[in-house]
Amino acid sequence: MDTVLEIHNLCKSYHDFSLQNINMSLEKGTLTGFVGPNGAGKTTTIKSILNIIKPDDGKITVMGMDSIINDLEIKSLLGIVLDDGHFYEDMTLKKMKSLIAPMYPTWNDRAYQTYIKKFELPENKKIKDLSRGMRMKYALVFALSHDAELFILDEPTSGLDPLVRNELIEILKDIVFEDNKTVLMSTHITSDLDKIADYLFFIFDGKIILQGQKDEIKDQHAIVKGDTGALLPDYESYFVGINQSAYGFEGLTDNKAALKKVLPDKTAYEVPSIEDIMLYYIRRHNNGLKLS
Ligand SMILES: Nc1ncnc2c1ncn2[C@@H]1O[C@H](COP(=O)(O)OP(=O)(O)OP(=O)(O)O)[C@@H](O)[C@H]1O
Repeated sequence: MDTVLEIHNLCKSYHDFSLQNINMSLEKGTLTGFVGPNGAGKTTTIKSILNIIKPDDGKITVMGMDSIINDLEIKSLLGIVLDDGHFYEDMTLKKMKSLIAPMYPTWNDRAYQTYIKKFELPENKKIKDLSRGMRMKYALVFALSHDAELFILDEPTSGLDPLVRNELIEILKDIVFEDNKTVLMSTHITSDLDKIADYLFFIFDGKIILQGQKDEIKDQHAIVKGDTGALLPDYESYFVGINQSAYGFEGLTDNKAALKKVLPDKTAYEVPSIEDIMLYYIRRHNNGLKLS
């Protein structure tokens, strides 16, 4: 498989935050979800990939090219959506397009017109008069209109209503599964990733705390529910976290197969959502305790 993006030991510190040794590798034709709570370091990682901020250490390559040395060549291969999309506020959408399109050798005006219509964007409005959702859609139209190889989307679904969010998810599915493009997408809305992600990276407090194929992660983990009496003290090592009450326990295991051998048959195992997994891992990193 071709590696499209490779991040090796990326580090970046601000006075009260450090991104620590981030490693990531994206294969062509896959969609990777970059998940983490507010302030975890998603945007800092993405801005480092895009050479918008200068890392303290580490190396980033896009299709084998160095992200700093080959900045311009790389930019034409990227479809980018950032939370704080940079547009000229006083320009109409039409004018902005006439300025940006010539910068891309592979600009596809038919794709642009198709998405402008699909997202019902008013081309004669000024950028400053767009709603948040409209701005996001406008940024997406650009990302989708120049035959990019790698799409880097920072919170692309935030501010979009459920209908448009679904539309976007379908578009992303098409570009990955039909056009064999690669997508890295950060999001808080993990239910979107439940539907489409191939790989997941969980970031918390500047560190990757869990990574892998989504299906494998979901297969290894389970929400387990049962009688507290069945929990022997050394079973704690099978859990990422456990909540106990008078009615029984509920926990997340990262070793479902092993736990099934030791807990009674009547114990219930449910497939966790990405959000369940994220919350349990964050809780563990926050308080260090498995039992609560
Ligand atoms: N230019 C900067 N100067 C100082 N601190 C910064 C700067 N940019 C980001 N930070 C800090 O780095 C940390 C990580 O921020 P980042 O934007 O990468 O998080 P995030 O995971 O994208 O969060 P969110 O989901 O809220 O967008 C935060 O504590 C933030 O305050």
